[in-house]
Amino acid sequence: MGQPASKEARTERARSDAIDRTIQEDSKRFKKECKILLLGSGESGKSTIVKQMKIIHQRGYDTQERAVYRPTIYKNVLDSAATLARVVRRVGVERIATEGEEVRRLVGVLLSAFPTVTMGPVGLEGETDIEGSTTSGSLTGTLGTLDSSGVEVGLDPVPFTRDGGYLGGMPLGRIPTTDSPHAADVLAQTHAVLTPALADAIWHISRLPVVEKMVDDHPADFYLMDSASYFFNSIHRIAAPTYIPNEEDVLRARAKSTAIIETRFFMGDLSIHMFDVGGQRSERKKWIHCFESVTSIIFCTALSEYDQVLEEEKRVNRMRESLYLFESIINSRWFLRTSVILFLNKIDVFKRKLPKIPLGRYFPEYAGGNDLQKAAKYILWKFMQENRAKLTVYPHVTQATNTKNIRLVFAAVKETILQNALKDSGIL
Ligand SMILES: Nc1nc2c(ncn2[C@@H]2O[C@H](COP(=O)(O)OP(=O)(O)OP(=O)(O)O)[C@@H](O)[C@H]2O)c(=O)[nH]1
Ligand SMILES: [Mg+2]
Repeated sequence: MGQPASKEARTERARSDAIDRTIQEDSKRFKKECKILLLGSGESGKSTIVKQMKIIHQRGYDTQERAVYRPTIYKNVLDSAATLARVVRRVGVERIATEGEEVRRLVGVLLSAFPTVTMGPVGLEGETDIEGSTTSGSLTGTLGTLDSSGVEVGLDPVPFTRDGGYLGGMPLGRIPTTDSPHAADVLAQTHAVLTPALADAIWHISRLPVVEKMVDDHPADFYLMDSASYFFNSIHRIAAPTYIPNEEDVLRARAKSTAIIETRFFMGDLSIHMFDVGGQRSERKKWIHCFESVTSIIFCTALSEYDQVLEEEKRVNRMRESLYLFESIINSRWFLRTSVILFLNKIDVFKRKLPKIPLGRYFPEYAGGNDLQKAAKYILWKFMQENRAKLTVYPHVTQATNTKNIRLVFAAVKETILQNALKDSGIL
């Protein structure tokens, strides 16, 4: 039993308790601030995840924000239609014309919209000079040269827009500067116009089995973006003069990221700072600028890219590049205390592709046939083989364009982040 405390001692104790409480609150708040990096090679779905965060954890997209994506979608459609024209030429007009007079007429419409398909009207793959391509096989090849030049770090992509105005009779709305080039640049490269007649031709020709087969059999020669069939299916709606993209169109729109974009939002009471980077080789030299104090990495890879080649280096298989990139991230000294979440993305495309294009053709050691589970497990195993640092990896099979799926996956991601924060603070 001690002596009853003096008045001064009691006041002192109360002050000290108050300070302790403040420190505790502060450290709690600090623990709840999470820095998440979205990493992965080009077109793996990183920016699509950020769009989902806006839909799930912010206000979503209002009409004006959706209108911003119109030029990007228009360019996506015309790029894909230009590839379609090349496919038709490779198959042979006469061979396609055996389908009937109407098909012959539609082929005429398509080919006259894309008369010379050497150097873009819209930046054709394999025929343009690919910026920033480097040799494969080295760390420089996967991560780029890590230096401090030319880095832009911005906040949420949508608020950073320029005025679009009207161009060529098409109401453009505001143009995102980071997620797509400026509309004037987009349209300056685009000679073709999406008339109702062209839309009709694209709709019919893209459905011809002989055309589909040519694309499937020559993935290195004909690149069709994953959203091409979605946009082709919606072509009449997109070609309408009053077209405003809907939420799914926004999620399907493709523009390669060329800056690091930070997005802030709350996930429950976790304050999230999410960084989206450009995944192509020329972009990777910028990554190091956001490697400090990372709570979690979400590494995105596309399950469906096993038969594809890099846009920036045609000789390199996309999945092998992704494995190599994962290896250099997971074994990096930067991330010894970081939780690594692996998104095996584009499960929908993978599911459609697997029966048509055997995984074993590109990864001969795989012997599981077209069983979806076995194939996805094999790819996960390939990624785990790279994990020499033996970090805990939390894998998820995802479809980044599907809001319901991403909502579910992020409920689990939130748990992972919380558990790791508790472990880190010694509570677990
Ligand atoms: N079908 C389908 N398409 C997807 C999925 N995830 C992303 N995409 C599409 O794939 C394209 C590329 O996605 P992005 O999110 O731009 O890829 P990224 O990783 O940000 O690419 P970079 O910015 O070049 O690094 C877009 O057209 C997306 O709509 C998916 O799970 N399924
Ligand atoms: Mg991106």
